[in-house]
Amino acid sequence: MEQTMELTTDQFIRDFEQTFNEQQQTLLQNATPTELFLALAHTIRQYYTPMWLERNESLSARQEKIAYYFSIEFLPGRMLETNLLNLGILDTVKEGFTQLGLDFTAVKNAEHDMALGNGGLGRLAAAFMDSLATTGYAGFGNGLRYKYGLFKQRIVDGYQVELPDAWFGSLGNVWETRKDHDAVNVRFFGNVYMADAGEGKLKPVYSNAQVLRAVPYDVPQLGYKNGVVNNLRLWDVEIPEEYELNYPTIADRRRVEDITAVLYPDDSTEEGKKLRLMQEYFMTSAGLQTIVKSYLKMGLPLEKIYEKVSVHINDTHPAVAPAEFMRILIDDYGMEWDAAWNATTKVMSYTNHTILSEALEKWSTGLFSFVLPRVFQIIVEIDNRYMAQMGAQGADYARVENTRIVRNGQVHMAHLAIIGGHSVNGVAQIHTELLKEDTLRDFYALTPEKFNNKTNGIVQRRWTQIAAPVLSQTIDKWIGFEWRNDIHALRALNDVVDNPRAQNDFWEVKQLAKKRLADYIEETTGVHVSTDAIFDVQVKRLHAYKRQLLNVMHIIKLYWDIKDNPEGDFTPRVFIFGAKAAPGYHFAKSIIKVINELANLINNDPEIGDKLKVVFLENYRVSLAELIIPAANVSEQISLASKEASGTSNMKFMMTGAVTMATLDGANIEIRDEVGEENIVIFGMTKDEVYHHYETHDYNARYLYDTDPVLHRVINTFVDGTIPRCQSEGSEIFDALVTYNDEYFLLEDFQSYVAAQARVSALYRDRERWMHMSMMNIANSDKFTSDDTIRQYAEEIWHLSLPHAGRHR
Ligand SMILES: CCc1ccc([C@H](C)CC(=O)N[C@@H]2O[C@H](CO)[C@@H](O)[C@H](O)[C@H]2O)cc1
Repeated sequence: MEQTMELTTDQFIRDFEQTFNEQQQTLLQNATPTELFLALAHTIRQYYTPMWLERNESLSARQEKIAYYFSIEFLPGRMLETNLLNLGILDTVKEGFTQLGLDFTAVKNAEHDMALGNGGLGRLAAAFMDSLATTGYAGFGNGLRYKYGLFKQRIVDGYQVELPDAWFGSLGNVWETRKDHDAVNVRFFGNVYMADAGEGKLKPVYSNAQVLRAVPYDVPQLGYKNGVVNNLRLWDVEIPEEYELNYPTIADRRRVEDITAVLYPDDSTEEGKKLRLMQEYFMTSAGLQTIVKSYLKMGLPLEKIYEKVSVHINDTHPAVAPAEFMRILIDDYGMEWDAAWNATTKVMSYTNHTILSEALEKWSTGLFSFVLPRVFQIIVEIDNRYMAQMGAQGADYARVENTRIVRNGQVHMAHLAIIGGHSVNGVAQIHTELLKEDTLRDFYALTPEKFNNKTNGIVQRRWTQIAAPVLSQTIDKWIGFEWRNDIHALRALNDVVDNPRAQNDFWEVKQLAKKRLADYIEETTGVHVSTDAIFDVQVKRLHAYKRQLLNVMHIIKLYWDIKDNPEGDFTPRVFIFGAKAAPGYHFAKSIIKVINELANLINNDPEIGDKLKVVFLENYRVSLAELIIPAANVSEQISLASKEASGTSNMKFMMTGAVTMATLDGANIEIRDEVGEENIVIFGMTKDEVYHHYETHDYNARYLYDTDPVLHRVINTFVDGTIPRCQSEGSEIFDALVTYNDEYFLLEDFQSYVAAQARVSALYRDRERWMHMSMMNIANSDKFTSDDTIRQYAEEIWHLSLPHAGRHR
């Protein structure tokens, strides 16, 4: 049942003015957008707080099973408009601001992105929070309250420069509520030995451990027009009063605060740093302790906790959870090992988000046992019992050896998450198949029943109703409003994809979005781009496997084509990049430098003119994605087949009418399945062709470089001085591609990519054909709603009961 707030514009204005006056002793007209944002946020808090209280009441009254989504990253971006939309008062508030003569857009832009994540994994976690509340399931988030989110990127002289993301500095988090009563202690370091606890039981005795206080801050997750409010709990660290003598100096206190100070900015390579391990354990232990405490308030037996609690491990970062849960059940509540293990494996489940080996965390046993002595003891016990049990079952010894948790002086966190849980899922069909066939094949052979696929999704409300309001109104015009409540109603658009008036409407919508982006580009980079050109967009983290460099090689090819034949008939293109590189990822930062220097070369070359423009937009983040994605004609999803687990920007581009340039990788394959071969542009090797090279070791980049003159010229452009001011970066790239044999097979996919891009130019010149493709992508994007993805998690992994208040069925 739809449950939106009954709020008139007048009532809103009264509430807002009252809150504003309480907060700001100044006139509305003199207020800054930030001051107006603060007052608006606090007015909204007053609206959802009663719902939040009622929600927690009803969940505990009904003893509802709750799923806890443990993630070291949550990337919600801005929350103002989502909160207003989900309360069903966005238009009312916009109208109120108009009547007050206030600029709503300026206030919306005053909100700092909540950027407590690196990329796909963190954004997916935030999406799942929205979808859990919107589908009405009892699903809560558990993470860290970083003072500094993902660094702010500035491009200085073409180079990436990282600046602290002082998101707290300006306003703190207006949406959070400190929950002192749920604070718990978390222990690190020290020594532990097992002492006699009577009746043949042993208990751990700790000496000179460091005890810290974990204090939770809850951020509400509002459901879409259903009155549901779930929790996102973010943990912060403080010094427990009773231990303050151990931290006499400011420096001592700073060292403690460092635990939650900053998000580690790597999104594919484990740092292996002590502080990172402490972050992972801190959020996990605090989360599990409070989960057990609130469960025990139900007065139910701890052995049966799995009937009321699910804990989901989002990649390896919270994978210490099964061992920590065992420590709590055994050490803190005296449970027997087998009963505790039975509960643990039924409570825990794990998602893998990458097959890149460097991303699967493996902690040295030395560091792990130093930071977490008791938990390490328990992991060794889990490992020994696993070996014994598998041996007893007569399992293949080599497989068991390959899957054990502690191997060659390392603790394999993925192994702990798999052995310690009942479910392992990949995030797209091809990715899950690769986990079964390759990355986790020994686990699949031993416990096939644990493996399942859950293809990622996106929050359609954010990427249409909020990021693309004009597109949304045009969809309303052609198929009515139902799609806003049930995205599957969007498929009705299939009936008008060849309707000339409809095509024209959607063409105009895209042109408007392109104009909005072109203004931002001119404002922030000084580059003027024509909206008559194809907006060809690649926005995602900078990583070699995502092959931004292949995109650059095609641009260089086009550059030479124009230089060779300036009068030639070219379909004008604007190439738009947005990408942050992990600060320690030198090669990625070199690619950013080369993109910027190539942009300078091309954008200032009168011979090239408007035929070609290249733009690198700095500080790519969620709120910038909301501006860029609806303005794209072409979505670049060109990773080497098998490397991109799923991708989620690909789904956002599809839903807002871009045509995808894709390899058969990740969810691109499922996008092709939904939209049809003829409405997407596929190129490049398949996963099997890639793996064939791995098996045969027959890939020879230098041969391709020597035998393909076009490729030869393009690659030489990196080192022959054509692109000024990046000699060293150019030769680093040359070496990666030729000398070190091109790890991600760009050279073999080059000609296929060039041919595919030529197809795009031809298709774009046939407006009817192009708009058919564009509208087919919108009409058939409904599969990729995270509402459906989260329903699958809830029903097939967490076994949550069907929601009472949920409306979206
Ligand atoms: C230890 C450092 C580290 C940090 C983050 C990660 C993440 C798993 C990287 C990530 O964000 N993976 C992306 O997850 C998305 C959501 O499932 C997928 O859509 C992307 O394909 C995948 O690259 C790995 C390693």
